[in-house]
Amino acid sequence: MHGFAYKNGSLFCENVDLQTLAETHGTPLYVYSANTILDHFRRLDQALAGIDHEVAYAVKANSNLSVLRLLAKENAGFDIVSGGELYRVIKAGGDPAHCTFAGVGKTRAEIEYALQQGIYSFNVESEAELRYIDQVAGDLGVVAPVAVRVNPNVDAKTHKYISTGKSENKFGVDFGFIEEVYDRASKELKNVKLRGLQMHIGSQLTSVDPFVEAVKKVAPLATSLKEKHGIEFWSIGGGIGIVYRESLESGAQDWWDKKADAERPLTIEEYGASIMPLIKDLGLNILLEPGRYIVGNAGVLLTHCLYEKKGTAKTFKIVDAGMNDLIRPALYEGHHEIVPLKEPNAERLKVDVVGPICESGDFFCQDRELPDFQPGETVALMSAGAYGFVMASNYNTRPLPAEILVDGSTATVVRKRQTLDDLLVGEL
Ligand SMILES: Cc1ncc(COP(=O)(O)O)c(C=O)c1O
Ligand SMILES: N[C@@H](CCCC[NH3+])C(=O)O
Repeated sequence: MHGFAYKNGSLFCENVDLQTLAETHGTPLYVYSANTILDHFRRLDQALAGIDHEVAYAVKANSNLSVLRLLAKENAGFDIVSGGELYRVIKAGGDPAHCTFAGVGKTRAEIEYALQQGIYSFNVESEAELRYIDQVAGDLGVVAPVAVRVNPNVDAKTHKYISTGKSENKFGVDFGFIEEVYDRASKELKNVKLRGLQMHIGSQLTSVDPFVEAVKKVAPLATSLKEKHGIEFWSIGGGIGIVYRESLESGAQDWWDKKADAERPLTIEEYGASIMPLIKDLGLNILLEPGRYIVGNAGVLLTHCLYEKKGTAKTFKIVDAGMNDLIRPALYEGHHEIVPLKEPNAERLKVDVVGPICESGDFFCQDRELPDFQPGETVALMSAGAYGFVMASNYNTRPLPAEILVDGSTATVVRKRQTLDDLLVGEL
């Protein structure tokens, strides 16, 4: 499902007119569709129906408390990567006993906090970290449930900054070393319980092949660890990619259907059908850690066009959102469709859409053919629900945007826009 579509010439999120939202709450403004989030969560959960499994939403993708609360009510698990994310999950009503804790650099304070809250598992990324968790648990007089993250050395064929499953990436323990790490832990570490195995090869994967390759490679290891050490779960990570290009048109499901097989993006049904046969008989609880798939296409960033500037080389449309609000284009040359809130005609113009930040990398598109829009109009940057607001900063001393959650005909402010005073909080 897709929550964004034109109705009578205006772009809506579910039953709410985005132009009205922009006028009421100002821009830049993040808007999320609650029912799209729920639909994505349920479809993924359904794809693994019939086996022992849990969908542990990767909080880093969008950690707004109201988004977390929606998923907590669905009994989702959560994959966290900091003490702060655990704090958010608990505040939103999530259950720590369904939380896994990822990340290569957990601190003592974070480990202690997670132990006190009783998380399901620390997903450990090095032997040194494993020994440290053992020591901290010992000091607290508790046993820490752990899984070690295996780095299977599989190419996820995604952007190099978000590829995590190759030996040259900082993540996980090399495939060749992992079994001996479990053997040593079971002999030497008295304050950890070897509960599972984890992997995550990268983000925004648009083909199922790297997932299949990694699962095939690691399944015998999972079986062996179950036999030798009694592990009970295997998290196969997140990483399911979404459609960024033509993401609005994809709202009409027929856009996907019209595409030739070769250019069709990964669907969740295809993911489930390819992975299920490889995992269903392992007798392990299978965890997934999707972030982008759940929230990516459930959010947009609305921005107002301030000025147009025609130069000898280019035409610039200058908007009020900047790379500080949505950094994906600047950081990964990430593509976000840019669509006017007023349904455009067929005419296209080649432009750069740029923000107000003092950086040449502050662009949302370069030399892209776009429907024409004028200063005074508002446009939507599509597919901004994942790694959007969470990566925003106060660079250039700009207030963070507001966030709105739409559910049917109801739009709720779920984060207020920062004020100028907010910008100074904490400074002495
Ligand atoms: C350990 C781990 N799990 C899950 C995710 C979620 O990834 P995605 O948003 O691509 O599903 C990430 C981010 O790539 C991650 O590092
Ligand atoms: N921030 C990245 C994804 C990072 C995945 C986190 N491990 C993006 O926007 O594509």
